[in-house]
Amino acid sequence: MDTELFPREPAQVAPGAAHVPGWLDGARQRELLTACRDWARPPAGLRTVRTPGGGTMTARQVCLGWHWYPYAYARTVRDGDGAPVKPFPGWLGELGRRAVAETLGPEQARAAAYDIALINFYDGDARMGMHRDADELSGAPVVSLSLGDTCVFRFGNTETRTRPYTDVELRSGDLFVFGGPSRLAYHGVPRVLPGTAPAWLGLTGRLNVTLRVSGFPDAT
Ligand SMILES: O=C(O)CCC(=O)C(=O)O
Ligand SMILES: [Fe+2]
Repeated sequence: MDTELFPREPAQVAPGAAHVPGWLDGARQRELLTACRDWARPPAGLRTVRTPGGGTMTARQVCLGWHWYPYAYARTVRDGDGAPVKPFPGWLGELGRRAVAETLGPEQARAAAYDIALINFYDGDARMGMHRDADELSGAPVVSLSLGDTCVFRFGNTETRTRPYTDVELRSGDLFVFGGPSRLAYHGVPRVLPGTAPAWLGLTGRLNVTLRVSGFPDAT
């Protein structure tokens, strides 16, 4: 697998934005994939997201903790089968906090009580337009974990959907964290590279798990 001439190194892509290649080892990737397959099952399973303009997102999605739909959160799948959103597991929150501690430092990790996961499934033609993750009240860093096919992840700036941006290849097991001055940066997935998933993982396509802190009062 690691047959590249130049090994991929951890990189700071922008202030507060870090890419760590191969952060999840093979065993952890398999575990996360197994969990994603469970979460994708109905009720409150994988669904096609419709946007208010009448379009559909090409990546299909399932949420944990809080259900995201354009452009708000709810405790039930309001734009789908109406079922209660699946719970956000504690171990996933711990994984997120560890990701932040190792990239941005322990101070940033302390406040990061993750309670939302969005799991996106991309087949070969799926992509995601440039957007900001701006429906949360908390400014805690977003943690992104990738499984399966490699994609081009475009990480931009907080002002516009356009340049300047940096294109990063996210492969199976990679971690990307964006917080601090980059928390509201535009980002997207212009391309998935079909057939690039490691054969041992047994996944056709790409999965991305993003962890977020809602900052919502518990009673909502
Ligand atoms: O698939 C990715 O890498 C990004 C997903 C994303 O930006 C999101 O779910 O908001
Ligand atoms: Fe996003």
